Amino acid sequence: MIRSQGVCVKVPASTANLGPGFDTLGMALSLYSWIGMKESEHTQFHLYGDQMNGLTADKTNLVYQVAQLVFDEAGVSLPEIEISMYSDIPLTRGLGSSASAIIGGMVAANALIGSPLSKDKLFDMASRLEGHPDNVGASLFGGIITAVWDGIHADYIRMEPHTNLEVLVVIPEFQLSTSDARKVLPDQISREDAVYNISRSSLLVAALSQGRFDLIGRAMSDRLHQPYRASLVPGMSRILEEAPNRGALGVALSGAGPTLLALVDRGNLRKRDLETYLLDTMKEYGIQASARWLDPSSDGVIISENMPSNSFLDMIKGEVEA
Ligand SMILES: Nc1ncnc2c1ncn2[C@@H]1O[C@H](COP(=O)(O)OP(=O)(O)OP(=O)(O)O)[C@@H](O)[C@H]1O
Ligand SMILES: N[C@@H](CCO)C(=O)O
Repeated sequence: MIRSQGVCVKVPASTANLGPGFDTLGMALSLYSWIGMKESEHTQFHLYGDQMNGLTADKTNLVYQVAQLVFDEAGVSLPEIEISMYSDIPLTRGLGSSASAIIGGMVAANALIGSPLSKDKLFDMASRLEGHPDNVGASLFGGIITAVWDGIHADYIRMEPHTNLEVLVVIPEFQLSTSDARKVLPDQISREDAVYNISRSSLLVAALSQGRFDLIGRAMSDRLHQPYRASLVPGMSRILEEAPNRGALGVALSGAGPTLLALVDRGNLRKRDLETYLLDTMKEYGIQASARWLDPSSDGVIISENMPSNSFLDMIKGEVEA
């Protein structure tokens, strides 16, 4: 039942929160990681590309550890595996790199042993590991996910992103870990702020599902996390306030940051001006950043059906950016 030729999966990056939907809303993005996994005599890693710099290449690696969680859950013993990875998703920038590693590792491990666990089971396991379902849900199912995590089970609905929705991300050079960006959040909030976020998050989901681009800007406003995280991302407050006047439908901190994300109507003629405005403003605050135009990814993680005798690099050649 173990696929002796191994498996390869392609998994999208994701953005979480979309402003008010803290720990609830996620959207998959057209930026990807690839993970190959095979049975082996000794555990070994092949890490390719700049985004793998600094990751451990031993059994402490997150992908190895999530694979073992899947094997344990399925009652299979497979302690020694060969893992190959390439990624275009920048690490620790708010684009769901940890979620892509968790989902990629879990789905690859499950496929390697004949897929005994359902996608919904993997979603529960991944949400437990991340602590919230937004990024992992988007990487697993693709599209836009609204999800509720009760500590045991995740309920979710997936929405197909509108075809005219385009995503501009501005990625600062510095890293900001999710755990550091959660430490600045208060334990308690006022009822007024709770109502502020519930109403906007609900409106945002409805606006996204009905293609009501006119409502996205006002719906993406947030009082739960962005005001507290603003001090960690110089220039962010100004950009959140001004970008909607510069051609963005709405703008938000992507996940826990430091990346900023703007939703844009594909036909908008001010797209390049918006990009310049975001980069120039960050520069004014001393932040070097790079801009990427992405699409929402309708696909979540994909398992290669035809893992050939080729090497991992041959498999992903033609798809990767470097
Ligand atoms: N391919 C990978 N293999 C192993 N570990 C990874 C991989 N990708 C990410 N990680 C781990 O996840 C950490 C980053 O997680 P973190 O939650 O801080 O940021 P993020 O997921 O990029 O951003 P966000 O959750 O805000 O979207 C990395 O420092 C590394 O430990
Ligand atoms: N919802 C999470 C996403 C980052 O993992 C947060 O904002 O902390």
